[in-house]
This record gives sequence, C-alpha cells and structure tokens, in this order.
Amino acid sequence: MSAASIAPLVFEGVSHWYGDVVAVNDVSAVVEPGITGLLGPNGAGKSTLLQLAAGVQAPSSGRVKVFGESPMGRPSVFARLGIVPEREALPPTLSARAFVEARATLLGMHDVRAAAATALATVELDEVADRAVEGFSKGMRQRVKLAAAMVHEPDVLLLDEPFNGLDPRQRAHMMQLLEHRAAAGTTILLSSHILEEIEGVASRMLVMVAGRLAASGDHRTLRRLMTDRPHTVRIRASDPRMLASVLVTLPDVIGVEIHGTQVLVRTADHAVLARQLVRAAQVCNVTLHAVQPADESLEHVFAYLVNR
Ligand SMILES: Nc1ncnc2c1ncn2[C@@H]1O[C@H](COP(=O)(O)OP(=O)(O)OP(=O)(O)O)[C@@H](O)[C@H]1O
Repeated sequence: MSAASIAPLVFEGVSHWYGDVVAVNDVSAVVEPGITGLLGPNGAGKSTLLQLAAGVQAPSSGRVKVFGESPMGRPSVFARLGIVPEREALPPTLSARAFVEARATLLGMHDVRAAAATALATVELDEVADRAVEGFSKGMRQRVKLAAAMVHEPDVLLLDEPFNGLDPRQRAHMMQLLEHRAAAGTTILLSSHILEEIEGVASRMLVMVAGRLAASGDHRTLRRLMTDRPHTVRIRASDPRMLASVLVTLPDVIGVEIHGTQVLVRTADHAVLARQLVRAAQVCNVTLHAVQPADESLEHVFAYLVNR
C-alpha cells in the first residue's frame, strides 16, 4: 500500500475498559479526510475513543492506527495530531496568545510566535489574543483551545463536544472554521450527543451506544435507518390490552399484536412512535416496563433515540 493511500485514522477491533467498565467495545472503523461525526448519548464511549485515537490512552485490546502507526508514544505521529478534550480548563489569568504559544513550545515548534499568531488568526481571535481568557465567552474559550490544538497544523483533529455550550452564532462560526480545515485536507473527528448539531457539518457519522459502534454512514443513511422504514417494536407493559387499544389509533402505527404480556407494534416511524408512546401510556394509565426494537440490528440506534 502506498503512503498516500494509508487512512488517517483506523480503529481495528478496539476495546478499552476502566476496571469493570467496558467503555469501548470492539470498535472497527476507518476515518477518512473530511469531517466525521462521533455521535452517541452520554457515557457511550466517545471521549474514550477520541483519547485512544490521540494516544492519550492505550487500547485494552485491538489496534489504533494514525497514518498506519500506533499513536502511543510516537512523537512523529503526535506531531500530526491535535485534540481538544471535552473538559480542558484554561488557566484564567493567561492570555489566549500565551496559552497557544505554550502548546507550540511543548510541541517543540521552531517559530512559536508565528505559529501561535497564525492559529489565533485562523480562529479569529487575533485582535483579543493578549487579553486574559477569564473575560472570554464560552465560544471564545473553545476557539482558544482549537487554536492550541491546531497550532502545528495537524493532519488529524480530534474534538470532543466542540459545540457544547455555544450559542447558534458561535456554533455556525465554529462549523465554518472546521469546514475550512476539512476543505484543506484535515481529517476531523468530532463528538456530539445531538444528531441535529452535527448532521449539517459531518459528511459521515459513527454512532456509538454503550461502547459499541451501533451504526455508521452519512446522515441520510442514518436518518433513513432511524425513521424511514417500518419497524417492529416490542413493548412490555402493565396492561398490554389497554395499551394496544390506544396504539392502534395512532397514525404512524401499521399494526399491533398482543403476545402474552408483550405488545408488538409495527410502525412507519419509530422516532415518532417513541415520542407518542409515553403519552399513549399516560392516557390509558399503563406502566411501560420495556421498549425494544424487535429488529435486533437497530436495537442500539433505537435505544439511543428513545433515551436522549
Ligand atoms: N477514567 C475513568 N474511570 C472509570 N470509568 C470511566 C472513566 N472515564 C470514563 N469512564 C466510563 O466509561 C464509559 C464511557 O465514558 P466516555 O466518557 O468515554 O463516554 P462519552 O460518550 O464521552 O460520554 P460523555 O459525553 O458523558 O463524556 C462511561 O461508563 C464512563 O462512566
């Protein structure tokens, strides 16, 4: 394989556990240049996967490859990576410039001042770069962190919940910035727990649920997977007959069957059903004990949808 065809980031059967907690469970994926969204509810394993990609943590099993090499303890790979962790505190009295320059120094860059100035200009913070970050908005702080992560113009950028806490204008600005980087050839993997937040910017998505890769594809594929085809949902409830009598009246319900204590519902749009189900149960005073897709392959995606 030629160097040019080596994927920027590859996960091969990667697992990671913290004591008894399996945070990442046998994930295999190839991340190509452009923007890939890493989607999943809280605790799905997104941060851990990003840390594995950055070589901050070693996989418990499986392999992570950045341009064909393990990122663990390899300065040559490290120089091609940038990461913005979810919870990174900025020293409040430090200026944006000092923070970004400190990162450039750590990375052993030759012209620290010039590199920091370029990165700060890229995130449009050059005019306020000498102010202490304690006076900065959440969006500005995110941009400082991004400037620090990009100061060495890495080929792979890993961003953990970069839109968290940003208002719509700041979010749009951040998206534009990432799109520019991606257009320049950078591979960006960014996490989020909100599909709507990243579907406009990510050309491909990896969906994680409970440590596993539950689905992948472009946002249309995922939307289709989640909503467009008929699905059968298995419901266990305190009064299946009563619940069934209400469910048959819902417009998106195609069929209802009762099997003992279970109700099998066939629906055209299970995202809509998930929303209507709770209301239907309340209307007829029925307790829902379990809601699961009968279609096993969609179990994780469905669980994600109904839990968020
Ligand atoms: N340092 C740690 N020690 C023990 N368990 C951890 C540690 N870090 C994460 N976990 C656990 O691993 C699982 C995955 O966590 P992770 O932070 O990777 O998920 P996430 O999708 O990024 O969620 P969030 O958005 O809430 O951070 C969770 O059950 C979490 O409690």
